[in-house]
Amino acid sequence: MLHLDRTPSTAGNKLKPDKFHNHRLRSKLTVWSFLFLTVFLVFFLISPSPSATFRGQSSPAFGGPQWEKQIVKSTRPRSTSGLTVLVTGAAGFVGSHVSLALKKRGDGVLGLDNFNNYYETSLKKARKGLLEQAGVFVIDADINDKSLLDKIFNVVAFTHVIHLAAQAGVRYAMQNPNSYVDSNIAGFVNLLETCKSSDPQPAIVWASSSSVYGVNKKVPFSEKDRTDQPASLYAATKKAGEAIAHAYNHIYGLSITGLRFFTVYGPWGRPDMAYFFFTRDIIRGKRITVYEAPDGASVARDFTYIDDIVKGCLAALDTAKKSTGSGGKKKGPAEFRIFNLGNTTPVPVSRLVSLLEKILKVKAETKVLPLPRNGDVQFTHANISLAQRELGYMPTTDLETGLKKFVRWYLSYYNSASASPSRKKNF
Ligand SMILES: O=C(O)[C@H]1O[C@H](OP(=O)(O)OP(=O)(O)OC[C@H]2O[C@@H](n3ccc(=O)[nH]c3=O)[C@H](O)[C@@H]2O)[C@H](O)[C@@H](O)[C@H]1O
Repeated sequence: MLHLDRTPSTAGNKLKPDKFHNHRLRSKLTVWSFLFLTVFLVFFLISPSPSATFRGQSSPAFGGPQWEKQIVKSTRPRSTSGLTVLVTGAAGFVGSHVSLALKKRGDGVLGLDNFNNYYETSLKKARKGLLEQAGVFVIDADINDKSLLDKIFNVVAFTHVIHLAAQAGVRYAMQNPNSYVDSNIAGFVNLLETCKSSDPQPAIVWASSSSVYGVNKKVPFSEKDRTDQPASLYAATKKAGEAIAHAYNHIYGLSITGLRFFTVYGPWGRPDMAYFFFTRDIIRGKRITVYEAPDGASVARDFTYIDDIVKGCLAALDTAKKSTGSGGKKKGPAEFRIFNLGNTTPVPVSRLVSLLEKILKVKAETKVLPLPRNGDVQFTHANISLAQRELGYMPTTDLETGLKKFVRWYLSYYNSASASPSRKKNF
């Protein structure tokens, strides 16, 4: 544009002085207008629109009065004795089951989930559909979004938080280590920060993992056993979560209960887990890899059925004592608990495969490989006497019964047409 300031180069085309002056003025104005427009455009492009203030939200009503109304409605318990619960990871496997169970018995529930694509988001959306049918509002947002959490806690006085949002999966931690730090450590701290500052402070129940026992060889695993030898980054972030939880309990008087889940399976489960993709691959005639310990010993898991885990979660919420602090200040010591929620019957992976063959009536193509050193541990086995005593926790579903229920769901979910009325069936 600066060339406009220059005198024309063609001879005989000279401008009179006043005309020349006007021309210069116009040129300057054009330059300034251009600069102003550029600045305006840059500002407009980088500043978030009000509806996009919180990550993952596209709804224009997000954050508005209508949105708040939905939250209030979803979190209103049926009776005055009901709980008011925030469920993080509500569109996840355990989160969706827990949300539905709470809502069904009359508690007020608000769900939160970031719908990340670690596995098929269509499954998460289908779970969300079920929750909405039951009257549970699920916000599409991340636990790292502090302003969103603060806003929600300003709208609702939660009595409880059940924190189930996490980056799960033991082997994936080698591919994407930072996602474990973001969700399981940074996200957890973010949530605890909001909880500790809120008034009243909610009681918190959250998902730790059997993986914290790491390479522990003493069986069955008791809450008193060592947990300082994690075998994966996933396990290390869950162990870090337990230490962080203790610090927040100690400093701020938050009541916190950690639940160490043992390989949870069942309908609406996680497609990244072995029982789930073994089922898919056996049906498709695709070869599956079964791991074996170096000495030829079997690799085993204490597979725990989802309904048993849900009962454990609800019992943990119901028995949790109140937090003692408020608005970021501790007023006295608060409860800190950790429980194993397992099934107490480890089953070799080879047995898992033969059960699936029997239920599916299809012979599996298998390849046996040594257990890779990418986070897997050889076996897990829960001692649940503490949970039994304190929570009345008593698992009742054996692996064969639970797998039958899973396979029934799997076939109806994946065989149904995309319009999928069958996907709307209850859990
Ligand atoms: O309790 C937990 O804390 C964790 O449970 C779950 O981890 P795991 O118990 O490792 O489940 P999962 O991957 O289903 O492997 C099952 C078995 O199949 C074996 N396995 C696996 C894959 C394969 O290709 N072949 C195989 O033999 C494998 O060696 C293993 O023996 C959750 O994913 C995790 O998020 C966490 O919650």
